[in-house]
Amino acid sequence: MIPAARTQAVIEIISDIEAALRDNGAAADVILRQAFAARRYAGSKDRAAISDGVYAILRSRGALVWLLEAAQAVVTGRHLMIAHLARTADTDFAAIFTGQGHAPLPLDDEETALAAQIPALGPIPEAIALECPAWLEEPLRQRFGESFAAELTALQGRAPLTLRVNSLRTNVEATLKALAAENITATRGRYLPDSILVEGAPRLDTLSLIRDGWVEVQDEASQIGVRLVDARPKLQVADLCAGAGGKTLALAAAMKNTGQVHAFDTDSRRLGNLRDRMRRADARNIQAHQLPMGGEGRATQLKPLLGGMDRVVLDVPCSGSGTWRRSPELRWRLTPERLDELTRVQDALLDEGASLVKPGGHLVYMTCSLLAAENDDRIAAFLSRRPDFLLLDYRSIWGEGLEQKDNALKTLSLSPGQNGTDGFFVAVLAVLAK
Ligand SMILES: C[S@@+](CC[C@H](N)C(=O)[O-])C[C@H]1O[C@@H](n2cnc3c(N)ncnc32)[C@H](O)[C@@H]1O
Repeated sequence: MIPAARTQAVIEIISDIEAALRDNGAAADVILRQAFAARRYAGSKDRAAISDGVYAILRSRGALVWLLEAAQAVVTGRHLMIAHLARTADTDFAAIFTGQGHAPLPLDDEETALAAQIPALGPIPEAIALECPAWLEEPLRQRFGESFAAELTALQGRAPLTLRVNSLRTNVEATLKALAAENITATRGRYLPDSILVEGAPRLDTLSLIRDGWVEVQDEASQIGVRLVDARPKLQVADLCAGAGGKTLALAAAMKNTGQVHAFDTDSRRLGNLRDRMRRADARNIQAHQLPMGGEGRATQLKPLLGGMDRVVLDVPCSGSGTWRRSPELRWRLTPERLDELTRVQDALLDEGASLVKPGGHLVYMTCSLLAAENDDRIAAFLSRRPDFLLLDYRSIWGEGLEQKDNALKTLSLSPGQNGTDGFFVAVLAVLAK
């Protein structure tokens, strides 16, 4: 593809992503995969360039939308591209927008005026320049205080590629050697010496390491969350939101393939992925079951577990605001109504999970959210409903070496700016023995 044809492909994909944002449609990475499937002629360099182009626009979408609105232009894929290119001083629009060889059509008079106007607009308000949706500015300023700008900047960066070494198959030394043999530079994680940080963004899916279940791609924050579950051999563990099993597999390995992980999710497709990954990882202590969203069927399925679990893991559905580096468009999907809906589900899962914990057992709640509404507020509300539960200090499980700014907090909050991980939250609750 000629470079300008890649620009046209980016415009088309961004248009699809904009439509999905309006209609609550597919995620950007899904749309990108579909776009490549429909453009089989695009080679690997074309795909990399198109993907970079799409994410460059998504990472600055807030500022671009602000500029378009200031210029009284409609937000379309093509206008977003024009605004994006107009912010770069030396863009030669006539050389790109030729209409030849699948390049974008030439700019009309209005678009030419728009391109000329964009560099003169501004200054863009701080929060918008930091890609923070207006209604989330206050809660995020509360959360980060003086680090607001630094954290929001970190959330615009690229996320690291982190691996979890599967101790059921191998160990970290052997994995580092195998990666080096593939010319992949990697180091041990910042907090967990048995996690691995990979340099750059090499393709890993073709490596036998992945195919044979030696490693799983998993952010260090999620691995820390699993460590705080303190899942030991022979325990009975319920994982109520197992999804495709990122944490379930880590729990199974921590339990050395003994005891039982009862993994549930409402999404059968994700559970199907979990079953494939279990085979690859040689995890043999997991039972995966689909749960209905609610009702009698759900209660009946969970009944045998009532009051019998040593650990209940709630990796609840959330805004995903801690993962904005990976999915920049997620920030534009969240609405106050959606956040309310999520907190209701989170409360219901906490109450349901609590009923499964046995005396002396732990209920471990986690999110990849940065918002107090999904984190500490949920735990405070739960504790007011359930005085028979006690919030444990995460340090009592972790030990030393994972301090956070607010030392008074017993819950753990991680963030890209401070920890280099995804934004993540963990609360460990113990049921008081009767
Ligand atoms: C944050 S994701 C879980 C990720 C997974 N634990 C992992 O480590 O890969 C949340 C999951 O909750 C599931 N979910 C949503 N509502 C649910 C409910 N009411 N009961 C159980 N699972 C639910 C979703 O299908 C999704 O897979």
